[in-house]
Amino acid sequence: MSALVSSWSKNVHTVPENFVCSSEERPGDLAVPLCKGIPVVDLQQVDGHDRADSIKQIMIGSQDFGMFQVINHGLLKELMDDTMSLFKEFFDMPEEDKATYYSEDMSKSFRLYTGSFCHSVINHNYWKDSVRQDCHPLEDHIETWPEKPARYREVVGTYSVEVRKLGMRILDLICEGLGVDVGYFAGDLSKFQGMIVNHYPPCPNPSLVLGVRGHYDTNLLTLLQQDEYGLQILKDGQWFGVKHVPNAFVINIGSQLEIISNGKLTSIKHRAVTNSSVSRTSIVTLINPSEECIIEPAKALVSACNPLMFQAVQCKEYVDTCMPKARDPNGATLES
Ligand SMILES: O=C(O)CCC(=O)C(=O)O
Ligand SMILES: [Fe+2]
Repeated sequence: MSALVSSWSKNVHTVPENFVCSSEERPGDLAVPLCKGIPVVDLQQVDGHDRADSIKQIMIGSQDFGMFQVINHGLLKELMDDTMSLFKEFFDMPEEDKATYYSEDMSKSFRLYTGSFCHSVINHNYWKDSVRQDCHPLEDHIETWPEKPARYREVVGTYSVEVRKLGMRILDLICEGLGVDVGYFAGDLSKFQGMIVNHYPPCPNPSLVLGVRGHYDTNLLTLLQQDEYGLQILKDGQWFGVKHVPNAFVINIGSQLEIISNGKLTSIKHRAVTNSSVSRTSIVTLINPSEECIIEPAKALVSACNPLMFQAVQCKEYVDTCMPKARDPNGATLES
C-alpha cells in the first residue's frame, strides 16, 4: 500500500533511483515546444452551417496528429469539475481508506494501483497512481466502485454515461468523415467502456521521470479530460506538448480505429510528463470493442485504389499480443 506514489512522494526531495528513466527515455531539461496544428473542434458548430468544416478538422486531426480536441461538446462544466474534484478527493483520502481499494489483480472491475510496471523486458516505475474501472453497462459495474468519497458512484456514474454519449457522437462524425455508414461503431465495436484516472503528484525533478511512458492506445477511441498540461506526442521523431485547453476533451484515435479505417486514421505515440509544483490528474475514458469482435478494415474503405492494409484479427487476440508491445519502447503495434 505504501507503494502508492501519492503516499510517499510528499516526503522526498530527490527522485528515488528506481524512478529515474533511462537517458533515452527521460524527458530531459529542455521544455518541448507545443504542437501546432492539432485542431480544437467546436462541436456546437457541427449542427450549423459549419458542419462540413468541423468534420474536416476532425479528419485532419485524426490523420495528421492521431488526435484532436473538442470544446462546446455538451458535457456540463459543473459535471466535469465535480468529477475532477471527486477524483482529487479520492487520491487525497487517508491511507487506510485507499488501502481498501488497492489491488494488483488486473482482472478486477475496479482497482487502485501505482505506476510500477513489471514486464519480462521492462521493469519501470512511473510517477503516478491510477484508478482503473469498467463503466458500461453501468448497472453491471457500479457496485464494484468505491463507496468513499460518498458521492463517488453518483458523480462518476453520471459522468461515464455522458462521456459515452459524446464518444458515440464523435464516432458518428468520424463515420461521416471516412464515408462509412453512420452508426457503424454502435453495437459490438463500442460495447466496452473503461476508465483510467491517472494522478501524478508533484515531482522533485520532472526531467528525470515520466508519468506514463510513450505508448499507443490500443483501443478504439479515447476521451481525455485533464486539469493541467502534461500530455506530449511523438511526431516526426520529436516530442511536442499538447496544449491544455480548459474544459476540452482530447480525443485520441486508438490502434483499432486505425485498423478499421484501413490506415486512413492514425494512432500516435504519446506520454505524460510530471511537474514540480502541482499535481495533475487525467480522466481517461476508453471505448473498446467486445473481446469477441473481429477488427478489420471497413469494406467501404477497401478498393483497388485503397488496398487492404490490415488483416482481420479478433479484438482479444489483438489486445493480448499488442498490449505488451504498445508499452515496449521498441514495440511495433500495428506492424504485427
Ligand atoms: O495523462 C495523460 O495525459 C495521458 C494518459 C494516457 O495516455 C493513458 O492513460 O493512456
Ligand atoms: Fe494513452
